[in-house]
Amino acid sequence: YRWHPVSRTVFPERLPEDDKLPAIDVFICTVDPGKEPTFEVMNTVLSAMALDYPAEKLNVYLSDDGGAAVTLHGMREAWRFAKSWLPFCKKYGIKTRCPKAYFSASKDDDDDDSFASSDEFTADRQIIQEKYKDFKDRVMSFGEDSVLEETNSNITGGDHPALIEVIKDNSYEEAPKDEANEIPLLVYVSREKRPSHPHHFKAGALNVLLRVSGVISNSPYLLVLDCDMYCNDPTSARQAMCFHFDPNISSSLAFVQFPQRFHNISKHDIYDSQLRSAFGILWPGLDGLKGPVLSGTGFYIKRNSLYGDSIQKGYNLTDLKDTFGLSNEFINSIRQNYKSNLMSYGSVSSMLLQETRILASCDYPRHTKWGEEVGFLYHSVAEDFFTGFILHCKGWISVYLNPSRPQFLGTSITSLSDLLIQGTRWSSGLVEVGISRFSPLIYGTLRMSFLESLCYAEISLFPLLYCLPLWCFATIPQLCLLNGISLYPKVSSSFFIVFSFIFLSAISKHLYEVLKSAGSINTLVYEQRLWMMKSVSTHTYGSLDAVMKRIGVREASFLPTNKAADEEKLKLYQMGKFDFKTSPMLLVPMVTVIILNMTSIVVGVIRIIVAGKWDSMVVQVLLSSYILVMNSAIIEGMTTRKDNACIPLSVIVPSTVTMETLFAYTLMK
Ligand SMILES: O=c1ccn([C@@H]2O[C@H](COP(=O)(O)OP(=O)(O)O[C@H]3O[C@H](CO)[C@@H](O)[C@H](O)[C@H]3O)[C@@H](O)[C@H]2O)c(=O)[nH]1
Ligand SMILES: [Mn+2]
Repeated sequence: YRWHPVSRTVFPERLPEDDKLPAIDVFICTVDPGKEPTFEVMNTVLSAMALDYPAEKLNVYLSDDGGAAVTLHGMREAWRFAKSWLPFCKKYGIKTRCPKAYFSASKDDDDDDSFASSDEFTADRQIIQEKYKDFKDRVMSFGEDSVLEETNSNITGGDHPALIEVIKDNSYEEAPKDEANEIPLLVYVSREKRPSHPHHFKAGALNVLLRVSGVISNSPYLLVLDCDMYCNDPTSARQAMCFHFDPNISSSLAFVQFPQRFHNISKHDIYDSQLRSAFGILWPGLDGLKGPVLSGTGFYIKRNSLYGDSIQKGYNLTDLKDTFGLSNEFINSIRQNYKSNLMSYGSVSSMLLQETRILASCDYPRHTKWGEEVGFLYHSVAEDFFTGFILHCKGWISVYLNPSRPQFLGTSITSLSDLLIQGTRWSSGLVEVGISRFSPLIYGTLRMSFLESLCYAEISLFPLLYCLPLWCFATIPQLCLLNGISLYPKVSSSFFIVFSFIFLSAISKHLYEVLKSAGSINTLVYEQRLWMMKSVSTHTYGSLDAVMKRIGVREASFLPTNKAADEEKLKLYQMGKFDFKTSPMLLVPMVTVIILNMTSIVVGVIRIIVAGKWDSMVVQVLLSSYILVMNSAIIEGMTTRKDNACIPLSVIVPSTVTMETLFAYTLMK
């Protein structure tokens, strides 16, 4: 990562004329209107529809894994609002095209300088603001339990039929035809889900979108977005096309990855929600090899790269059907530039809709290669990492573009509970790859450059690589200290210098990178602390989860993170205070380690004073002190904090008992 980092700039003005630009299908996934508020999802949809790209070449698909009426209703409202919003953005060259972000920004961030003082603009802005309010009210007032004609009341998130709707006007007033052409195609897709069929979470949803969009718009490029990742800069599509048009790389370029950036990062980013190291150090580093890791959201990918090798092998129909399933319409769509004749612009025939329902049924992919060889791959819950890894193994490359204005902005996690849910899922998904037959160490080394496979191996194994040694460092020297056993060289020994050098140089490197990526000393402390906290909780549970999945005693799961703003949690996050309201299972290991370190320091120091063994025990004392200083927030959470997000007794008691048992056991030995 550190050998050859790359940063890139683009010149979108050199792109060909609009009529020569390729079409783009935008895929947005949502699953749970409870955790992913519909209004926010619709803001993401609108920001994507408003991308600065020819409207007839932009098609926006929303996958609703929850099959929720509130989402379908929201889509219809979004479409209605888009008819005013998009022309407004275009007319005044608005840069922030996510309506919520636009209307909540203070006046001076507005980008419409040249119009700002014109009366026409002020009047238009007034009108659109009212429409926005109306749109918001209509979306918000539609209860989560309300139903629509198309969705009935007894469907649940995990059990519902396929429902696909091209959002149009018929349910509302008719719009003149030419006006409709100004607006990208908007499609609602809720795939069939049945408890008896594995649905493969987000990867499954994306594959349904691939099939459904294949027969509707079949654009050669796709933009994939999480439901909270709105487009913050309308130019991202053109920026990405600069690479897809670059004759030197375009034939082997699979995707252009933008970093995940977030609109709600606090000055005290105690959870490292900004993922500083990944997007600031590792991705540019990988870009100097063959390109960054696929990161789940904010990437422009070539549709064909996801169809695997089978399309290169010629067009043997039986092969294609074995791979892609039985739909003739879909197989036809694989032939480049093919567009369904069942579709004339803006109207989709009922036959085509019927076909899309088949493509979105849970039986369709059975006995095909979906998720195994084509589309987004199911092997890991970190579908993004694994799919990107396999693409790179096949020789595809990627590029990383990190312009100063964030192209996409999401909602970052702002509570320990979400950090632990997300961290455990990521660790599990990554380790799952690391210990499988696709392990980058072997599978990768045979297919990509040695350096690149090492990078992939590190990412896929880091939870395991951290949790094992950190558990050792957090317990063994301390238990030895308690028992008066010396582990490290004496201060007077020359090996002491070696140990200190390693420790200090590791911290200095970290400090250097933090400062280089505009962080501060606080950032260093937050990250060191998080590294320790995660290693004994999420990395440990995630790695265990992966091992259990590997031996078949556990099934994959994907708990989405919470994107609904919770005032109380947000306040704590902004103050840089931990919100310890999370499952005891995740807290107990951390608290146990802290209590062990506290005890060992007290008992150890007394022992040292009594026995006068400073020289041989001081490293252990320093190690424990370091751990305690870095994690003082946990000590504070256990002792002085009295708010309702402190560490509850129900965690402290079992942790103390565990610690005592451990201690008693070593004493007996
Ligand atoms: O069964 C599911 C589960 C999730 N999602 C969607 O997947 C996206 C990501 O879920 P989120 O809860 O936001 O997870 P994060 O941990 O924040 O997501 C990161 O990590 C995931 C892999 O673990 C990647 O898929 C994401 O792109 C990446 O942003 C969201 O839009 C969800 O609606 C589905 O569509 N179906
Ligand atoms: Mn997310």
